[in-house]
Amino acid sequence: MRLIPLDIPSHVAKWAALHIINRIKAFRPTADQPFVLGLPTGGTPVETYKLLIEHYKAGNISFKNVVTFNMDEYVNLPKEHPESYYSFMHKHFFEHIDIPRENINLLDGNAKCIKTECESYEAKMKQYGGVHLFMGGVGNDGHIAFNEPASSLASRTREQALTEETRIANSRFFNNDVNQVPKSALTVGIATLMEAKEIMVLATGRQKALAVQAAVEGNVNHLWTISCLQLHPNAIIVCDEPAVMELRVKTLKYFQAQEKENIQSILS
Ligand SMILES: N[C@@H]1[C@@H](O)[C@H](O)[C@@H](COP(=O)(O)O)O[C@@H]1O
Repeated sequence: MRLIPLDIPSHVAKWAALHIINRIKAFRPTADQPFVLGLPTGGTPVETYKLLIEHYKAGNISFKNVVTFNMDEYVNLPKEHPESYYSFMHKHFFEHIDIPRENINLLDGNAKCIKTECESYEAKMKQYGGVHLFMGGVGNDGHIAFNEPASSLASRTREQALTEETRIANSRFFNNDVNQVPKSALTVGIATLMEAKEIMVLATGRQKALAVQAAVEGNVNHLWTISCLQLHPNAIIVCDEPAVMELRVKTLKYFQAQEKENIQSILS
């Protein structure tokens, strides 16, 4: 695992956006062989999306041959609702770039048959040969996508009940009214995520510090599903300073030394 210890959220966004751009460019995607990018919602990645849009507008990157799969979607929230992940992704990213509409994949939380919806989502990912890079965030309780505590580490795409803690955390997007937050969501599973060739998780703010500690220093444990990253051959966690506050000094110093040159070159 790599941990990129940065100072502030704008540096996290810059590092993440450049990493995505570099990966897409190195892959040289074509219509027949697109780059497959997994994407999250939430407050954390918004700045990264803004930078990706800026780079697209500046002519530095094209998303024409990129296929996306989002991590999750609320169940029974109309697609047009401003807080559906469908609306979020179009508003913050897809509307502003040159990605063909047919390359965008989002789970349908209103599907008639949830089982079929989840199975076909997984099948479509496989058809493309899997996800090249999955970007993610992390919940305060250490969930990745909507893999809440005690989700099986072998889980696949499915419906997952949301915990009270997650619904309270997400109520900030629903007029601070927890009753408006859906009770469940469709989410890719841990096993689905683990099949991506690379996973990059962004964590900013003090409220993510325990999750980062669990991910980096804890044991692999289904109560902190983010800890699955320890079993992945290419996992990166990109953090700001408050998010690494619970790490041991020795751990932090190790990653600071490891990433010093890379950070200097990216941020300069
Ligand atoms: N399902 C999403 C997660 O994918 C996201 O990582 C998490 C953190 O969101 P934020 O970035 O707003 O803290 O929120 C939700 O629960």
